[in-house]
Amino acid sequence: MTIRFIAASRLPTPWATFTMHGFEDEATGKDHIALTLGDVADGEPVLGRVHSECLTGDALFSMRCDCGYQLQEALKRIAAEGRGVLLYLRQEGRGIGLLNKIRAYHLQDQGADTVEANEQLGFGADLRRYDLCVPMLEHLGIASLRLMTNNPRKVDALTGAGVKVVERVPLTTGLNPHNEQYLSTKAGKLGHMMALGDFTQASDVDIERKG
Ligand SMILES: Nc1nc2c(ncn2[C@@H]2O[C@H](COP(=O)(O)OP(=O)(O)OP(=O)(O)O)[C@@H](O)[C@H]2O)c(=O)[nH]1
Ligand SMILES: [Zn+2]
Repeated sequence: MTIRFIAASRLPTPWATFTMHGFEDEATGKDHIALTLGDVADGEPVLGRVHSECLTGDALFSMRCDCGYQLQEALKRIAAEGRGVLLYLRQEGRGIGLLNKIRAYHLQDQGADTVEANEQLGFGADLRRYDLCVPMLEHLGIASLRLMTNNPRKVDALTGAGVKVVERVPLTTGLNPHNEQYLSTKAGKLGHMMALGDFTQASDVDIERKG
């Protein structure tokens, strides 16, 4: 695996002006992004989010999942602290790709849950990798993370790859009638550390995404 830094620029958002760092994954041809705010290379733990691509949730306002809400909430929290990092990894659909995710959604429309749908298509439940985070964080000079996630496997995978995670920060937001079943399956079958009662309702966090 070779991750190569390509270029950095300003990225103004409604919450803060981040610095956007672009990386190329030479083995897969995928490009990945890091957004940083403040001095993240001072050796102190950095508030961070490792976010896997979800085109439907992140860009198309899908309410089937919680991805878009988590992305927005993570950026807001980083902005509120004035310091942090978001790694945006191009591993769509837990690694099966966008078109297979649409196939999986079709099966879910027929009654399968998110894990069963992957399995019916011949994929494991979660094919993502996190080892590429190591060179990205090294490039940014980030020594350790306070990681915003509900996914213990992500914490384990990052730790196993050599990333120091000093704290897990829950990120339970975006519950709505369209993703309630999906979130229950994530908690029940994928081990996510969350209960539906922990969640902020989608309508509370973003009035433009109504349930
Ligand atoms: N295959 C598949 N992928 C999905 C589905 N819904 C969301 N995704 C993908 O799942 C990934 C996000 O994973 P999640 O399990 O929601 O969250 P996580 O990143 O593991 O955990 P958190 O850090 O707590 O958000 C993104 O790549 C989405 O595209 C689905 O029904 N099927
Ligand atoms: Zn999603």
